[in-house]
Amino acid sequence: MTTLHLDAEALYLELKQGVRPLLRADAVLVGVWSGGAWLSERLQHDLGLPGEHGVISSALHRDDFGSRGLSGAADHTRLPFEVKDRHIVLIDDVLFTGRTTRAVLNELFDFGRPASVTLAVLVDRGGRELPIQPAFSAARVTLPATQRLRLARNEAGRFSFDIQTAQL
Ligand SMILES: O=P(O)(O)OC[C@H]1O[C@H](OP(=O)(O)OP(=O)(O)O)[C@H](O)[C@@H]1O
Repeated sequence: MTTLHLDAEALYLELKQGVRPLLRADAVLVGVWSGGAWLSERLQHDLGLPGEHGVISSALHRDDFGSRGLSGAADHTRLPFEVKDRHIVLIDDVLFTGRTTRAVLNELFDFGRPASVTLAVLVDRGGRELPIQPAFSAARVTLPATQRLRLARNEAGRFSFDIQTAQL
């Protein structure tokens, strides 16, 4: 495992600025498990938002069980507010094919029909396989498809990136 030369803490600060204008009155943050949930937790605090942020999991609606397997696919969804008619700001660490976002949207709509859903991400790495685009991304990078980019968080809550290269 190597560390990608991307400053996750600096990008987090950009994300915080980018999310501000997306927050209409009564909008709620929903972080995609797991990296997006960490980001949402910190954004909720740093932006001084009232109430609790939500966490949403793609586990129950993924289209790639065949390659990822079902084992350990715990459902971490926790939405402690009414979804119906709310403006939802989805937060994720990395946007790649868009398949996680698609699965998460299905999960979200199981809880109600939101007024709107907006997506903000720390890193957009391109490679989309679905027509999904973020309203804000703090960085855009190009990586080989064999590399997996993930957000990491240390015990002090500070962010960094891990990049793993798949063994061919
Ligand atoms: O656009 P996609 O191709 O779906 O990829 C993006 C997703 O991949 C990563 O999650 P991952 O599946 O690695 O799980 P994790 O967040 O638990 O590490 C990332 O956190 C996004 O949720």
